Amino acid sequence: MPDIQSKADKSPVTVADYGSQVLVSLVLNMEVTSGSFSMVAEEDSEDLRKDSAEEILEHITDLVNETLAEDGSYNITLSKEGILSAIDTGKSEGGPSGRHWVLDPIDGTKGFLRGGQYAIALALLDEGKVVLGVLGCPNLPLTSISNLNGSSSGDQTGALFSATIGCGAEVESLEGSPPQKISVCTIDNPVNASFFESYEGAHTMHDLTGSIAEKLGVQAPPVRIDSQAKYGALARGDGAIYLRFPHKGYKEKIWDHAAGAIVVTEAGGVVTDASGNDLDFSKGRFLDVDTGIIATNKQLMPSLLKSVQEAIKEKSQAPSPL
Ligand SMILES: Nc1ncnc2c1ncn2[C@@H]1O[C@H](COP(=O)(O)OS(=O)(=O)O)[C@@H](OP(=O)(O)O)[C@H]1O
Ligand SMILES: [Mg+2]
Ligand SMILES: [Mg+2]
Ligand SMILES: [Mg+2]
Repeated sequence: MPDIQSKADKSPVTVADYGSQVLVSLVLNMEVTSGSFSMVAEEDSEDLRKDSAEEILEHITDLVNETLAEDGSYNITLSKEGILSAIDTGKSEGGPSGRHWVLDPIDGTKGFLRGGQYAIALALLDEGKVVLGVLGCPNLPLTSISNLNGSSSGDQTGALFSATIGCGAEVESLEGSPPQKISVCTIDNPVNASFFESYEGAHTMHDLTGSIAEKLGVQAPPVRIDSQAKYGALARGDGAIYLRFPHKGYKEKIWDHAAGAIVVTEAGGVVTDASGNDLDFSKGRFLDVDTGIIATNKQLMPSLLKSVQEAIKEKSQAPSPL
């Protein structure tokens, strides 16, 4: 079954990524009736329109229609062409004016395939600013990441984070438990801090983040998990710092950060690039960041920025390996 495919950039895409993009865009399109509808989403239909993709397209169509029928809220059935055009509602370029939904239908596809962390990440941009964010994390413990490997903890699995600009951030279960307000930790001494980073070494420079942590005096080993679940876990104080330093030449996409960033800032945290600049979501599908992305609480940010800049300078001065 060709349920997993490889995209032009060699990253994986699955029937679940496409199916999620169809369902979220379909429902948003039906529910958001005021104004014109614009969505910036990760996936597009190009590969699915090839003859070789007939089987996977059929499978996505069946899965989406089964899901719609099981849920029962909408009395619709999609054809294959309907599936392709629903995926392509995510083709907007975004930008500084108007409203744009931003969707990563499965963030952390590699984590999803490994049975690790992944997130369905949705945000709303209004005049270039993120005003709303939702992060669904089906494999994340509801209360704390410290319960990740403990089936005896009694913690439920699945957490839904949400944030609205100026109104704070919340978490609830995927079944809809009463939302609880969340806030970032209050740690002000890096010795007591732990940090999150990508699971995949190909997605972030683990050597650089190790040297940043050492300069800061962080004692705990890195907590490596996939996807924007890192932002959710940081926002409720499971850890104090998130470091993300992609390898040279990688361009960050807005759907990998928009929802997570507002969940963290509304929980009282700060998200910037390695120079301390706020992330600018108004530039289209990509983020124009200097070197990397860091997130922490307000107390730790000044010393974190200092360590980041020192570590980057040292790395740039080190002789390159032969
Ligand atoms: N080379 C490279 N460098 C940096 N980032 C990359 C790279 N390739 C992919 N991506 C993007 O990383 C997204 C998931 O990364 P995460 O750090 O959240 O998770 S992971 O632990 O690395 O899997 C992942 O999101 P999804 O494609 O939605 O899974 C990608 O957008
Ligand atoms: Mg992807
Ligand atoms: Mg992603
Ligand atoms: Mg994705």
